[in-house]
Amino acid sequence: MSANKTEQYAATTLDADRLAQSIKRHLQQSLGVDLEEAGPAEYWEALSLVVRELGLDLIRKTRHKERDEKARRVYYLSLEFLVGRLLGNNLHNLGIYKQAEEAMANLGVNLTDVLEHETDPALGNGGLGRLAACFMDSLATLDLPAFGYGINYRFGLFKQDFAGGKQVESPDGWREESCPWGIERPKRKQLIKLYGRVSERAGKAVWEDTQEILGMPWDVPVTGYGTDTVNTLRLWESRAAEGFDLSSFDEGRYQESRSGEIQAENVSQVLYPNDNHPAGKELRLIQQYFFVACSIADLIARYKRENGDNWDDFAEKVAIQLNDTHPAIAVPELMRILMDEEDIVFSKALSICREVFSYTNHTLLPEALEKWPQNLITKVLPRHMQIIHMINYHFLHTEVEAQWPGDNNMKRRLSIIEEPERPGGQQMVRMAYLSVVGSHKVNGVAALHSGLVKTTLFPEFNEMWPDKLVNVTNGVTPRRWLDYCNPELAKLIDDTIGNDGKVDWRRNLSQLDAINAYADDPAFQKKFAAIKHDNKIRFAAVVKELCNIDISPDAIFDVQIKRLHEYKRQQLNLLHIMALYRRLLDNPDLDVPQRVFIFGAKAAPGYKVAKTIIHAINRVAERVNNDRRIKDKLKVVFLPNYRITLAEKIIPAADVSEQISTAGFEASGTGNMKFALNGALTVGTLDGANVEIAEEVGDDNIFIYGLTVDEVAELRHRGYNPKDVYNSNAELKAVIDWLASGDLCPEEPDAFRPLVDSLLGGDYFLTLVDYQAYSDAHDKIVATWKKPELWWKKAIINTASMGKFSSDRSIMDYAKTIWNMA
Ligand SMILES: [N-]=[N+]=N[C@]1([C@H](N)O)O[C@H](CO)[C@@H](O)[C@H](O)[C@H]1O
Repeated sequence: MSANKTEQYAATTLDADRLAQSIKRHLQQSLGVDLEEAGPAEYWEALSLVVRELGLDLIRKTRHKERDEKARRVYYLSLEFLVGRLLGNNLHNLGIYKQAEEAMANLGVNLTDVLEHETDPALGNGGLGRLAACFMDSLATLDLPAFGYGINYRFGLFKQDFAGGKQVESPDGWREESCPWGIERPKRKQLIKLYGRVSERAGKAVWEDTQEILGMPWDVPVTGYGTDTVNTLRLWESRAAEGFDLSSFDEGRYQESRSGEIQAENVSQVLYPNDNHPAGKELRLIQQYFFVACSIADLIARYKRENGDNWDDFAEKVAIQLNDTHPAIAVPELMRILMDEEDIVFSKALSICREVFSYTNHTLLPEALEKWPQNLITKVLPRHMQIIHMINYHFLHTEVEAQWPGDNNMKRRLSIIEEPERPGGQQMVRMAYLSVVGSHKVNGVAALHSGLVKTTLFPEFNEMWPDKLVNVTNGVTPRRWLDYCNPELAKLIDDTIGNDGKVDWRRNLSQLDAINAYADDPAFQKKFAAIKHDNKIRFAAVVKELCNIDISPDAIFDVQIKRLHEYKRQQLNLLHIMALYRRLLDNPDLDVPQRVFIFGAKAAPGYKVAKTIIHAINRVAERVNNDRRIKDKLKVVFLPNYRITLAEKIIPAADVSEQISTAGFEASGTGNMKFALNGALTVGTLDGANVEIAEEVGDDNIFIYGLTVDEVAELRHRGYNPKDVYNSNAELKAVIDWLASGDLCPEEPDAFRPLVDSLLGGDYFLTLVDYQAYSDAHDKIVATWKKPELWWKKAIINTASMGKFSSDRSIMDYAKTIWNMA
């Protein structure tokens, strides 16, 4: 259904007048609002309903086409989809943004104000969740038949505010008021079972005495760019299977009458706020099983509707991607259905699973790899625990035995069931191992990371199945992360390389390469710089509004926006800022350009050191921003409640992109790609996708510093005492002593002790040993900034070289190497 933009269904059926009519119709008939009393909120909802209508029309067309073609589909199972605001993006993708702008103007309303009214559906923590959203955009844009399956959390990722510089969390009731995007699909509701016990009857396992929960699907249209394909994001909401318990209500046991409902509703109530860190809670396991069971039942029902009851073609028609181990329970769930409900023997069932499933690993952090106590799985999912044992037995005594005959140590090491270290300890189920054993492909998310997955995380699996572990480097959608968030730059690119369908960089990002020819062109540099400056002026207004801090658009905007985690090393950025401030106090006339350091980061509520780092950054900001002696040469801004919508405002305004993680810890990063695409220069380590970004832009156009992965391993091997660095670097010692002194927080002198102790007590993330190289890299940045023609040449080359990092390329790699769909 790919069509060049002019022919798109929406654009051909909805001009500005008809759009205005539809908006008015929804205001009056769907929202019951008079035009006179309608405000931005109502106009947002009305226009969203118009676009949803369109989306649902196109979903039907898309599905009918797929059904008629008996299409093979990919199902993307993810506990997180960080979709961001939807209205603007959908108007863009459907090719009716201009028409909507005009329609709103005819109704006396400014579209930009209306779009500002949408709350972010914060249904994710960070990179993993946003990647899923970028992938859904690319799947539709590439006309690939696909469903996304997730949870319709009532409360998304917590809202962040600062009190006394400390993070304060509050619930994010993103759909409390209204949620025009999702449409409830009762016809497709699912009933899933929990707890109970397994008995055997006639040689068959029977899972009985279970509790039941109802899964209500909400469908969100996923538009593609420049095409009429609209895929579905199906988000499950939990409800009580048994309705309201009238009898106990009549007997006045009001609370009890709703207990079943409250319990069931809890399942999809809230997103667990941990990034790179599992929440070992029973409710989290139930969340994982709930959405998996609903999704597997739903896709099997679709398969049967379209292909009848034979399982022979199932693996032909269905590919299921596990976004990390969060949906890994899908492997025993499909095995259960195949064996217990479809009477398929174990070996056949396992081979069907392996053909269908593939798993993406997003982190090497040992503490992030999910392990569930065997007892807990046995309690919540008794039949699944039996099946996990069956899979493990087959794997160890057939496949591992074949590879390493008689090697019980190897069986112990590779067992999906981890034996307790000490007697009386718990047996744990390694969800990563279950995912690898149950899948035909396993991929990492950047070349360096995928290499480390093979050599450090799953070396034996790699030896057993040399073709199973592959790489698919992450990507980002250029629609939201350039075309939509940086329209001036998008226009400059159109004016420079064209946008006539033959040239269509929004759908073929490698065409940006043509911009390289203008890297040294003074006129183009001037336009490119002017756009960056405009974006900085716009963003400075946001900073003023949100933080009441005045920042100059002529300063270097140096940005670090990502979750707060010690391996991402916001603490290194902070130590350097404290040193810069002291240099300026020593010499206010230091010949350095104005610099604004901008942070955005949420810390998991239970992550103490991370919260300490946030507090420290805010205290330093307060001190620096109010110190007249340094003549505004330095400003520090910590934006509260960092989320997708803020990223869309910050990234086009950034000059420097901080990607400074300890080498070997950031699996990929995706913010790094967005910044470079928008003409920011990266300061970073050779970690994750930074390595591939450096390959694409060239070593002259990026500021790489610090230990490499091998040097980190070598240092650990040799032994590292952070005090040696502390005692040998006066500037660094001074700022750490300052942190420890309590001067920045007199009412709580030991407030930063946890941070100081982690730095001097072990410094596991090597912040001190990389400090000097990082500081030197920043000196190079300043030197480059002082030569604008050099700076803009590098910036333009960065934008021009980001073709590889389109999520379209990532999805085509998945389709070719994993899903057999291209
Ligand atoms: N979980 N997890 N992993 C991450 C991110 N934190 O969400 O996945 C992202 C998406 O693959 C990666 O870019 C990032 O490096 C990695 O840490």
